[in-house]
Amino acid sequence: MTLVINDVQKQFGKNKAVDGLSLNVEKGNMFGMLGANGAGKTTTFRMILGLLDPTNGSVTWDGEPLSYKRTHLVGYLPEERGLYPKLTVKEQLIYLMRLKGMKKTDIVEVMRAWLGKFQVPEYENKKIEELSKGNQQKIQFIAAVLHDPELLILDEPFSGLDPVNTDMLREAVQDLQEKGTTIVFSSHQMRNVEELCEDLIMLKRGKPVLQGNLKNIKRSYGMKNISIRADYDLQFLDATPGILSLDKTKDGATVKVENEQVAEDLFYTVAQEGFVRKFEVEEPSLHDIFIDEAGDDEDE
Ligand SMILES: Nc1ncnc2c1ncn2[C@@H]1O[C@H](COP(=O)(O)OP(=O)(O)OP(=O)(O)O)[C@@H](O)[C@H]1O
Repeated sequence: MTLVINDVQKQFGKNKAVDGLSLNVEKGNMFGMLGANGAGKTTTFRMILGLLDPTNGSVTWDGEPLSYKRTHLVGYLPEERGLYPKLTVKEQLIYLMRLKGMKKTDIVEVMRAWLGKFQVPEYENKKIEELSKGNQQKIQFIAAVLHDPELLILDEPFSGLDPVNTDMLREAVQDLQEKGTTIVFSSHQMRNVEELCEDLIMLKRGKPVLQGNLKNIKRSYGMKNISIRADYDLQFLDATPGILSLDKTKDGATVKVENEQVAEDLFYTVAQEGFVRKFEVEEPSLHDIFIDEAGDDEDE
C-alpha cells in the first residue's frame, strides 16, 4: 500500500496553490510535509482525501483515488477543528464513526481505550464545549484514528497543545506507526518533525524545494554550523565571504557557513590567527534548513 502523488497541480483562479508535486509514501512511513503559511500543505491534504480534485496529475492510495466509498481507509485531523460543541464526546464519536461504518459497541469500546490512553476517561459524557481547546483537540485526534485507518493525515496536530499533551500525542502517533499505519503530517514545530519523521518534503509557494530522507538531507546539506573556542576575539571573521552569521559566545563563537569548503577555509584561518581549543562542524538543524529553503526571501 503506497500513497502516490503524481505530478499534481492545483490552481485556484490564477493562483497555483500546488505546482508539480510528486511523492511516494510507503506503508508504515511517517512523512512530514513542511512549508510556510500558504505553501500548499492543506490543499495537498485535501487532494489526498479526495475533497478537492487536482487541476492536473493524480493522487492514489493503494492504486485508487480516495473517493467517498473508501473514507473508512483514511483518518483526517483537519487544521480547522470541527466538532459539534453541544454534543458529548461519546455522542460525537459515535456519530462520526457510524459514518465510517463502525458498530456502536465497537465505537464505545475503542473510544474508552483512547480516553484512557490520554488520561481523560471522565470526558466520555462531557460536552465538547466544556473542554479546553487542547482537550478538544485530543478528541478530534481520537475522531481521526478510532476506526483504525490505514492512512492517517494530520494537519498541524501539535498546534495549541501544552508540552505534556504534545508528548502524549507524539507517543500515540509513534505507536500507530509501529502498528503499521501510514502517517502524513504537517507541522510548524521543527522539533516534532525532527523527532518523528523519516522522510519529508518542503514546499515553497506550492513547489517542492527539498525532498527525501531527513537524515540524508541533513548530512548532505551544504550549510553547516561551526562551534569554535579560541583564545582570541573571533569577531573579525564576520566579514569573511561565505559566513552567513556569527554569534559570539563566552569563549568563542558559533558560525553558520554556506558550505563545507567555507568551513575548511575557516579552519585554516582561525588556526593561523592563534590557538584554537575547539573547532566542531555540525549538521544544520531542520529549523535552519527550513529558513534557508522555505523562508520568504525579499529578492524574489
Ligand atoms: N478554496 C480555495 N480557494 C482559493 N484559494 C485557495 C483555496 N484554498 C487554498 N487557497 C490558496 O492556496 C494557497 C495554499 O493554501 P494552503 O491552505 O494549502 O496552505 P498551507 O500550506 O496549508 O498553509 P498554512 O500553513 O497557513 O495552513 C494559498 O495561497 C491559499 O490562499
